[in-house]
Amino acid sequence: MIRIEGILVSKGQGGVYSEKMIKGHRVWDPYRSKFAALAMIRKDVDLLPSQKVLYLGAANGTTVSHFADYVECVYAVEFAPRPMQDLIVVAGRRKNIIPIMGDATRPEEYAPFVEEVDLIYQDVAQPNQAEIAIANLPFLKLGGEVILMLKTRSVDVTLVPKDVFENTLAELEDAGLIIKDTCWLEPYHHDHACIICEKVSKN
Ligand SMILES: C[S@@+](CC[C@H](N)C(=O)[O-])C[C@H]1O[C@@H](n2cnc3c(N)ncnc32)[C@H](O)[C@@H]1O
Repeated sequence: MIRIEGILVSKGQGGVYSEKMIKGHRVWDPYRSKFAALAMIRKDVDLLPSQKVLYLGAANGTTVSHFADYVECVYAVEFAPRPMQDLIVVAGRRKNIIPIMGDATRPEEYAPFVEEVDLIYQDVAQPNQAEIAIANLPFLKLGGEVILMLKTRSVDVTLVPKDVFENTLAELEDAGLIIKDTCWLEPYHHDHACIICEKVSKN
């Protein structure tokens, strides 16, 4: 990742949203983007020019646009019509964002438009976040990673966040994923955990 004086940035053309610029680079704000928060907490996290990414929960494309500054291509799935309109505008200004209006719980609907990817990045505030990640695993190459941004309050507001986190880890492991790293996104995003896991088998 590129940092200027400790600030996370990306290289593309600015003016996508109200992002600040530093020395010609786009500031990637950890308080607005969970991936940026992760990159501030885990300095070894990286995005590579060779990577293809399936991004679930693209919203209006702010984080997607930063991903696109780093990677080869982003398949950006969003199901809400209003943010989708913004996402289409963002994608129109980049050559490597494929906006897909689709429901991440129904990957079969967008399967014809998505190739095998190196990384699945998921940021959907839904009760069944682990289930959604698992349903999208057929797109992930062997050895590829899932980065799940878990909003614990969306899974079950009556449970303590740590229990939701543990239950989610168990669900992912039951699906055959290997947990490689986890962290909480404090102080940037409250009650959000990041789970990074690897696909090690085809099933
Ligand atoms: C927390 S926001 C994502 C923010 C975005 N990742 C960013 O960093 O800019 C969650 C998004 O997921 C979308 N979403 C929720 N459930 C979804 C589903 N089943 N399929 C596709 N998108 C979904 C919502 O409409 C919302 O835009």
